[in-house]
Parts: sequence; C-alpha cells; structure tokens
Amino acid sequence: MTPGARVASAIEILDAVLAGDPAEKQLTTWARSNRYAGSKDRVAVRDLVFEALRCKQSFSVWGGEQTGRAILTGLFRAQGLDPQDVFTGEGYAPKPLSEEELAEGHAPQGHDALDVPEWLAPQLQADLGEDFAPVLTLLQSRAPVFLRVNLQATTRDAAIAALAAEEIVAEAHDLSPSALLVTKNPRRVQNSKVFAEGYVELQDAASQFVTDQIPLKNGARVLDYCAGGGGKSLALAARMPKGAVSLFAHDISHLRMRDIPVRAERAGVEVKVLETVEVAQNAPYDVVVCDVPCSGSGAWRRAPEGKWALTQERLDELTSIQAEILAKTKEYVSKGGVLAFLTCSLLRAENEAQVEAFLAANSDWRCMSQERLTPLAGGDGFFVAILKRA
Ligand SMILES: C[S@@+](CC[C@H](N)C(=O)[O-])C[C@H]1O[C@@H](n2cnc3c(N)ncnc32)[C@H](O)[C@@H]1O
Repeated sequence: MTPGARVASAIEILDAVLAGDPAEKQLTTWARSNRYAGSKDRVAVRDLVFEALRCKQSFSVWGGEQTGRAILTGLFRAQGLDPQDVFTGEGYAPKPLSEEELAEGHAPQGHDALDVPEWLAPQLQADLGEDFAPVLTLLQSRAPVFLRVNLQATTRDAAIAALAAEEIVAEAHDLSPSALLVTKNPRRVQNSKVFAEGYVELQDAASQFVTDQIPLKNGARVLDYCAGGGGKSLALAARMPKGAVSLFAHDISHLRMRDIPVRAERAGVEVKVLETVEVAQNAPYDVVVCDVPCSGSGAWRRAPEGKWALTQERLDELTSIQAEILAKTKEYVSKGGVLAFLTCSLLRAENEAQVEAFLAANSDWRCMSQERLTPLAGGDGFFVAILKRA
C-alpha cells in the first residue's frame, strides 16, 4: 500500500471509531476485508489510528473538524508537514483538500493542545500539580514497550543477551529489578524464542513496580481478586521459588482469565483459577491483591479511547465499584494480613481518597505505604497502597 492508501484506510477506520465502534474491532474488520494489506501496512494503519486517537482533540483543531479526514489532516499539520503531499487523490490516496479544508484549522491552545478532556482538566490539574502539562504531553505519545524478566528462570543480563541473539535490543530499567525497556524491534518479542520459552513477559515497568511493593512470605496464600489476564498473578509468582506461595486468581469475568493457565505454564509457575463461589471457600488469604477497574488514566497512551469515553458519571460509578471491592475483599484477609490496592489511575478520587475512606470506615486497618507513579517515571501511571489488618 502507498502512504496515501494507508492514510485513506486510517480515515475510514477513524470515522467508524468516531461513530462509536471500538478501534480494535474496526482494525480487525478492516484487515479481514483488505487481505492485500501486508503486515507492514497493518502496523502502519494501526499506528496512524492510535496516534490520531491519542491526539484526537489537538489534531481536530489543526484539521478544523472532528472527522477522520480532518483529524488525519491535523496529524500532518501538527508535525509541520503539508497534508497536500499525501491527500493527492492519486491511486488510493484521499482526495485533495478543498479550498475550504485548506482554509480551516489552526494551532491548538491550552487544554486542546494537551489533549485533555475539558471536564477532567481541573481535577487532573489539582491532582498532578506541576506535573500536569508534562504528564499530559507524555500521554500524547506512544507507550514504550517493557518486558518483565522471569527471574525464577533466568537473570536480567541473560535475558538481554538472549533477546539480542534474536535482534531485539533491550536494556535494564530502574523501575523494577525485573524490568527491561525494549529499544529495538519490540514487535518481534511475541514471536521470539525467549518469549515462547517463558523467560520474558510483556508487562509495563510501573505495573512491575507496584507488584514489587506487595509483601510476600514463604508459605503465603495470595488471592489476585481482579486478575484479568493474570499480569499481576504471574509477576507475583515469579518473585518466589516455585511452590513457595499458593496463588489464586479470580475475576468477575471468568472469560478474561482464559489465558492464565497457558501463561502460567509458559512461565513454569502455578496459579489456581477460582470461580467466584470458590473465593470465600478458600479464604482466608495472607495477601489479597485488588487491581481494581479504574479510569485507566495512567495508561491512556495504550488505550486512548478511554480518555475520550470517560465521563464524570462513569468515574463516580468506578469509584463506587472500587469501594465495594475493598469492602468485600477485606473480609477475605487473615488477621495480620495485607490488602494491596492497585489502580492505573492518576486521579486522587480513585487512589488516595479511596484509601482515606477505607481507613475511616475500618479502624482495625493501617496503611503501611502508598505511592503513585506518573508516566514521568517511564512506565504507565500506577498507584499502590499496602493496607494491613491488625
Ligand atoms: C485493571 S483490570 C485487572 C488487570 C489484571 N490484574 C492484570 O494485571 O492484567 C480490572 C479487572 O477487574 C475486573 N473486575 C471488575 N469488577 C470486578 C468485581 N466486582 N470483582 C472482581 N473483579 C472485577 C475486570 O473484569 C478486570 O479484569
């Protein structure tokens, strides 16, 4: 495909996304109905769509309108390029810009320039303080690719060497002793031997950092209550020798956990997947991890649609769900045990305020530590609080 044809495809997909369809679904539909598109074309179109979604507001202002065509026009203008070089109408390229389109659009200012939803800007500004603009600016660009080295199976240096043998360049990252930042050929990781043999997993460095903060002792019974695909369960398992802790995974959606057994086997660790009714039957646990559903504001580089879909109503709903999960899971924690509360949110309402409300309602609990990371530390934005039952 020519660069123009790729842009035309991205415009088509973006229009469907703007009409309410999820980007992933649209990209899959597009790839299925355009079999001539090779893997490089698919990657290029995907990158254009996600770049456009991360900067939807600023590119719309540059392009003069909120349509796929105007947003892609804005993408070129934002980079100091002339969209007319691509919008030629030749071959499968988008048709040339009209006089009207050429006259529209200007450089965005203020919140538009930062691609922050207007309604959320005051809250984020209050919560991030002087980091507000730097963090929002970082969220406009693509997330780095990080790996977690399975330290039960290899060392970080050996993993770097094994990756290099497959032309994947990675370096140690200081957010976690297990974290690697991939600097060359990140897209080869999932088809690599190092990955297939369980020496590395794809996991954000801040996600590794928050998991590192969870205290684990020999013989501990650990419940990952919102396990999803098992990222935290696997990271916890890899911190201890095989069999040293008993790990249980649960999620309200059993379907989301479908890959956990395969991933656990690849990593050579044991994770027991529980049905909801089995959670109470297996209680108490020494450690309960609640990686709760949240706004995802710390991870908007990876999932930019979430930034534009979030509303105050949804945020209120999420904070209620988080409080309910804490209230429920505290009952599963043994005396002297720990509840680890995690989010990938930058918002105080989902982080420190949840911890304050929990402690106010539960005088037999203490907060041992809490920390919020922003993307300025390198990874996604994450929050971790370690709560201990007396
Ligand atoms: C942030 S994701 C978890 C990500 C996962 N821990 C990982 O590291 O890959 C939040 C998860 O919470 C689950 N969830 C939502 N409401 C829940 C509830 N009331 N009880 C248990 N899990 C819930 C969602 O299905 C989702 O998989």
